[in-house]
Amino acid sequence: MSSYGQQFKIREVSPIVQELVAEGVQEPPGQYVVPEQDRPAAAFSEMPEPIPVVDLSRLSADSPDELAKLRSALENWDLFLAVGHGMEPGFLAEAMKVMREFFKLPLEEKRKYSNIVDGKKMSWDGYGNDLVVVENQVLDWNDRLSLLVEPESERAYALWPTQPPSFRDILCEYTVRCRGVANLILQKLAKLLNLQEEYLTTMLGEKSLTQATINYYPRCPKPDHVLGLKPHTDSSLITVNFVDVDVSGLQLQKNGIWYNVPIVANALVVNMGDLMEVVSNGFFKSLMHRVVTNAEKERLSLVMFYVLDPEAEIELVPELVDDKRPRRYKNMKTKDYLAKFFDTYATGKLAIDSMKI
Ligand SMILES: O=C(O)CCC(=O)C(=O)O
Ligand SMILES: [Fe+2]
Repeated sequence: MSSYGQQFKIREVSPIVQELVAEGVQEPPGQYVVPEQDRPAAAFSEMPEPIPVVDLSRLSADSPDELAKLRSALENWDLFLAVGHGMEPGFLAEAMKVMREFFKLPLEEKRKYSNIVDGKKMSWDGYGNDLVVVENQVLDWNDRLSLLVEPESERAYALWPTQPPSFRDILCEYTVRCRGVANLILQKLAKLLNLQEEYLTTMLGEKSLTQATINYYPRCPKPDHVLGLKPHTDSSLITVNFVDVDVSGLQLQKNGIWYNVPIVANALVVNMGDLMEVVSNGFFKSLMHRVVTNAEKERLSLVMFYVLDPEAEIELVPELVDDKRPRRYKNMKTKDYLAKFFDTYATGKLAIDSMKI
C-alpha cells in the first residue's frame, strides 16, 4: 500500500448524521453531546477588530500594503480572508452546488464511496464521518467526503463519485485553480519569512499530498449541545477553505476566546496548519478552530489541505533557527505525523504538541 493511501484502525463506524436528521431526531444522540463546559453557546464573541481581507491580485503585484496586511492577519489571527483570487463567483457557486448535490443522493449511492475498509479500518479517502478511535468519544455533527487530489497519479478514482455527472470535472478544475492560489500564497509567506519566494512552493513539490474535503453539516435540533467539528488544528502547511455564503459556523480561538470567522462573499478562508508552524519554527502558528451548527440551515465547506510528501521528513527551515530562536520542533516523517494526527484528533488533543521541544 502506498503511503498516500494510509489506513487507520477504528473502534466502530458512527452513524451518518444526515440520516439521523432525516429520521427526525429531536435530541442529538448521547455520542454527539459535548460536555457542558465545552459547549458552543457559552462561547462566541465579537471580534475586537476585523480580520484582514487580503487582495491576492494586489499581493501578486507586490503591493507592500497588501503584504503588510497579510503579515498582520497572520500575527493576530493565524488566518486571513482572500479575495482577488481569480475564481469567478459563478464557478465557485457551481462547485458548491455540485458538491451539495452529492450529499442529496440516496444513502446507498453515497455508501459506494465509503471510507470504511473491511468494517475495521478507515482511509482518509471516501465518504463517511467522524472516526471512532476511543471509547466515549464525542462525535462531530458532520458528514464528509474526502479525496486525495494531488499528486494526480495517486488519485483513487474508485472513490470519486460519478454522480452528479459533473462532480469529477469540477473537482479537477477546482484543484488546478486552487493550486495556483496556494502557490501564490506560499510565495508571499516565504517572503514574510525572508526566504526566497520559491522556498515553500519547492518544498510543496510534486509528491506532496493535497486532500480535498467537502464537509456537510446537517441542521441540528440542539445546536448548542453539539459541535460540527471539535476544536482542532489542521494537518496541513496551509488550508484553503471555501464556505457557504449564507451560513456561518467556523470559529477560531485566540487567547482562549472563541470568535466567529466572518463571511465575506466569494472570499477564501486561508489558515496556517501544523506543518507550517513546524517548518517555520513557530513564526507562523497553526490556527485553533472549530465549527458550530445551527437549527435552521445545513452548511457546506470545500476545504483543500496542502500537505507535504508523506515519505519525507517535515523539514524545519534552517534559516529560521539561530541562537536567539533555537529549534522548537522535533523531526518527524510526514506520514508518522499524519498517523498521530488521526489518533489525537479523535481525543481532542493536538498532534503538534508531541513535536514540540
Ligand atoms: O467547515 C469549515 O469551515 C471548517 C472545516 C475544517 O476546519 C476542516 O475540515 O478541518
Ligand atoms: Fe480544520
